[in-house]
Amino acid sequence: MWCQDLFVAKVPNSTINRSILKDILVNKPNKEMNEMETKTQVEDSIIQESLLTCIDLANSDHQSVLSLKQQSKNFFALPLVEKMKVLKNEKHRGYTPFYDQIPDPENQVQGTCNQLVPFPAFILSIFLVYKIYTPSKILKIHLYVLPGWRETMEKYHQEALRVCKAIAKLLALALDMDADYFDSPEMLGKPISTLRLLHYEGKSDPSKGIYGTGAHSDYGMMTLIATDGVLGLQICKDRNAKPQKWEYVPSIEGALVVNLGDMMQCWSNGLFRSTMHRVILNDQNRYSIPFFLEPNHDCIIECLPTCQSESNLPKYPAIKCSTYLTQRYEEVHANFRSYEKHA
Ligand SMILES: O=C(O)CCC(=O)C(=O)O
Ligand SMILES: [Fe+2]
Repeated sequence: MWCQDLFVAKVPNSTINRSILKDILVNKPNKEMNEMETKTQVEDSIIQESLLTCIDLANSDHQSVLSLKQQSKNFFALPLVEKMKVLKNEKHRGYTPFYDQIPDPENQVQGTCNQLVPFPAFILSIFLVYKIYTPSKILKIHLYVLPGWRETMEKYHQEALRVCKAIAKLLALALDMDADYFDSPEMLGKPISTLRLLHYEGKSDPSKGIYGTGAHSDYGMMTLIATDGVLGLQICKDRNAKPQKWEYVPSIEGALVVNLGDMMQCWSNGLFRSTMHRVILNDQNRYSIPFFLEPNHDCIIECLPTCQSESNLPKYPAIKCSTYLTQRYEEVHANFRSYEKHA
């Protein structure tokens, strides 16, 4: 299998604080790896396998993933009136009762218009950001209605950030930069790290433009996805192919999916491509929990010095992280006031 053969980085929690290159063994747990081998293997897996990788979390981390999934289900099982108390705000944080994201407007019907969507693509989501915004309303309400909810979210959030930082070191090495390049105070000192809980219901019909989530790549540095094992996530390794070929991402117990985002494509000048993905539903409930990692608000995203030359000039304009994110959010989110009519 692609991810097991090529890049299953084992991240045992007890060793996560030790030297990163010794602790993260790329699919060769019994072999001492030197930096060069790790670099080559990461590069190969990213370039050949369209950037989609999996990591195993060891037992106690795994427990935190299990609690996360359970608490996500608990949230969505609340009566609508409770969930509406944390309705999404203008910063896109909060509960979204209807399907408002249209990441692929050319092929996807307007999710917010109920008449055009014959009920299948129904996404409920809650966004949480602990580092940048203080979503006190969101966190407080659950102190009363969902015991342990906040602790579970915060613990997983911290672990996901730690895992992302470990992967960022490997990516930096693969790009001939210092291992700490991405995990520096200027880049990830105050990262924008967002946990998003999703609940899907219904059935997709691509011929009618109905998807769980339309085709897109994520904006940031990388995304870790924990799923409940229900198939649905698909990737397209070559977005320019005609017709595009979509493959389901297998669910591996105890593993998280890693998607590289558009910022990584910019830093690497296209050497790493961001993962094109979408979600196809098959009349089963599906829960998934992406963790999006973006760097500090004021970080400038630009081609790395090691990824450009006279014959390979930067392909993407340099842009401030916050400016880029604002642009991208506006492209894909319907006006949040449109929820009011569905409330
Ligand atoms: O539900 C999933 O597995 C993926 C969701 C996703 O791609 C996203 O929220 O950006
Ligand atoms: Fe995504």
